[in-house]
Amino acid sequence: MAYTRSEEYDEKITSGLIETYRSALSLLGEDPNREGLTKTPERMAKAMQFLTQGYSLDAHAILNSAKFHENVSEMIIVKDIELYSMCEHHMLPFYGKAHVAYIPNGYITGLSKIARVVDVFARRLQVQERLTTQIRDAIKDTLRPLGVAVVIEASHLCMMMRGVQKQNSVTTTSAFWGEFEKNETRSEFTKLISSDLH
Ligand SMILES: Nc1nc2c(ncn2[C@@H]2O[C@H](COP(=O)(O)OP(=O)(O)OP(=O)(O)O)[C@@H](O)[C@H]2O)c(=O)[nH]1
Ligand SMILES: [Zn+2]
Repeated sequence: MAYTRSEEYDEKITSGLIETYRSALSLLGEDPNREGLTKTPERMAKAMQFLTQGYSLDAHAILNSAKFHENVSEMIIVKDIELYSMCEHHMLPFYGKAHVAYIPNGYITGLSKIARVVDVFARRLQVQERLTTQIRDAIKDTLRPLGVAVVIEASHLCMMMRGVQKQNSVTTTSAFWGEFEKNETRSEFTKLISSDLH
């Protein structure tokens, strides 16, 4: 995984961000030189690069890296994939779960690759709707399955900590393609993601 060690951060980007965050701290009335804050701009610079690393990752390459020929025609569901993203309006986190399913058409992919693809698109500035369709389209375009379904349930900190300040609202978005556009298949999927059977 990229960005797990400090030397993997791009030096030019990191130093530019450190300057920016030092200046932001001053504008917010803080003293960037006080003891607790001296390393904060650097930590923020690294945290933001980590949280936006999806721009340099390729969902198609990830899915293709573990694409296996297999004659399975039943629905495959990876549910409750936790995700953390940031809204592009406020750059505040939204977080929740993704449920992803597909019906193979000759090819399957490694289960972990489905979760990795969720992160590829979550670790960017997003709206939940686009995140949902990007995951669907990446699976559709690489595995060429008979159908793909993605449901995301998330809470948005920009609606909780500020703004409308609603603590309990959860936003659900969905993106269906192929077989999942049929009511029967979609109902089977929604039934399975709601079940407590593991
Ligand atoms: N559709 C969509 N909207 C989002 C998402 N994340 C945040 N938003 C919304 O983006 C909107 C931005 O609206 P603006 O009126 O420009 O921003 P604002 O004045 O900060 O709005 P308030 O949050 O209502 O105070 C807000 O309604 C947010 O709730 C998302 O993933 N999808
Ligand atoms: Zn927001």
